[in-house]
Amino acid sequence: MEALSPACDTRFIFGLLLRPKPFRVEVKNGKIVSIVKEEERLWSSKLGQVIDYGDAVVMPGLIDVHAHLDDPGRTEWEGFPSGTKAAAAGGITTLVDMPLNSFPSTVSRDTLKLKIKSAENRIHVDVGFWGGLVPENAFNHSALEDLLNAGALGLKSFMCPSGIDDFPMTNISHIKEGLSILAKFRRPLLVHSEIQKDLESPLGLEEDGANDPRSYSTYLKTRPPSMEEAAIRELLTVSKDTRIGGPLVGAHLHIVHLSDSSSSLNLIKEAKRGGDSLTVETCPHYLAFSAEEIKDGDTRFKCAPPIRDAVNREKLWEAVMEGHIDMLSSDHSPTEPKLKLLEEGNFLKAWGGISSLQFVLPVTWSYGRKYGVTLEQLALWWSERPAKLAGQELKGSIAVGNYADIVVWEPEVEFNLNDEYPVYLKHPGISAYMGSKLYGRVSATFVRGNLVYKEKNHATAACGVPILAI
Ligand SMILES: NC(=O)N[C@H]1NC(=O)NC1=O
Ligand SMILES: [Zn+2]
Ligand SMILES: [Zn+2]
Repeated sequence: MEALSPACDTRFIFGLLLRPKPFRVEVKNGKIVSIVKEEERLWSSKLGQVIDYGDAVVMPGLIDVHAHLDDPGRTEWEGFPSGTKAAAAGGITTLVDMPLNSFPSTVSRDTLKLKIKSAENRIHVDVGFWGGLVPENAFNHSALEDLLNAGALGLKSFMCPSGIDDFPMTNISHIKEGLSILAKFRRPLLVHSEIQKDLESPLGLEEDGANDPRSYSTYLKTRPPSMEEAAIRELLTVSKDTRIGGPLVGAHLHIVHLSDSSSSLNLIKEAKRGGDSLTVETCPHYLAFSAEEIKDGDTRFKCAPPIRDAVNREKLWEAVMEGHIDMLSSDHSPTEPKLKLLEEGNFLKAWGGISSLQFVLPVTWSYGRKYGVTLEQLALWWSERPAKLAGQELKGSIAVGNYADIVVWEPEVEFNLNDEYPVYLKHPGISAYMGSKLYGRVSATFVRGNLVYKEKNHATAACGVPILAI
């Protein structure tokens, strides 16, 4: 069992020693059947093998609810095989794929079927799918119901241009209408929460001497915190209807990739206190980097909303540590290197998106250590809460009855993300993390009891399965 198997087979029975010893998690048919003290040995006579990873940490596999895998249609950007291999190498056992950046966008039953077909036998970890809420389907109840009945785990929409032609933005009326359908299905709406006030001149800047497009501060001026705040203010006018007794009870709003830790966060805190069914995520890049450090022309760091200053980052960490931010996600949004305009270094024209999928665990851990982040918090932000958002009751924790989705990693092992490091992303060179020194090496990843990754190697068979809502 300890060897990578050439085929996917969940019939194995095996045990893993847990820290602190002498606890042991026992796996049968891809699920956790018992967590016992070593001396109790419930299954021991039947166990194929008990694997001891020494001092390594055995944790629930990570669940990344926000990844753009770009498959089908833009596989030159990423794709299911490369993206899920990177995930497995990073300890992620479940991904939820965003409905845009692939082509076509996942906005109907038929386009979701294309996704599922493209994923089959090509994914190395489990993959679920968000559907898109766009103006075209927002008022078409049967189309939305078809999309949800076909298995979309929930919906995602943009309150500003998405950068993708076949994924137009929604306004608050579309969002309200979508929520009324989602309430019946008890599935969430995820929202990219930025509003561009001046759509005629979205950049709002002249490319003159004062606004050098190679300077990060120029880009920062085009997406101030007030864009997040304005979007969130509008969203909260409908999220209040999700309170107990409200007209949208059963619906849930999830704000993706919060960057502004001031006014926007305060609004969210207040709405949560009032009982809105509301959650919020932020991403490792907002916790790791600050605007001051981004060098001229280094468009690897361009994303939306933007990475803000160091004071904002401190407050974001504070909010994560105090529990005001519910979970983390990668927002892995790669492209092909030419669209990052790395040579030209034009922040206003380059593709916005951070490539990080394989590194989110070591990044969160490395940057979180100085704030006292615990392993329990990592599991909460990266597994338990995301599982709940995606409606995956049998995932997100090491518990009897759950799928044996497990990461084994060594928090104290340091490594350099240099050219020799085995990176499985399609385009490692566009990742803002290349060149960093990180703590926390992933040594093994199990998906439903299958050892899919071990010490720089992947199982040859793609053992992940598409996850559909039922
Ligand atoms: N289309 C797309 O992936 N956009 C993402 N990129 C980014 O930086 N923020 C996003 O929402
Ligand atoms: Zn977004
Ligand atoms: Zn995204």
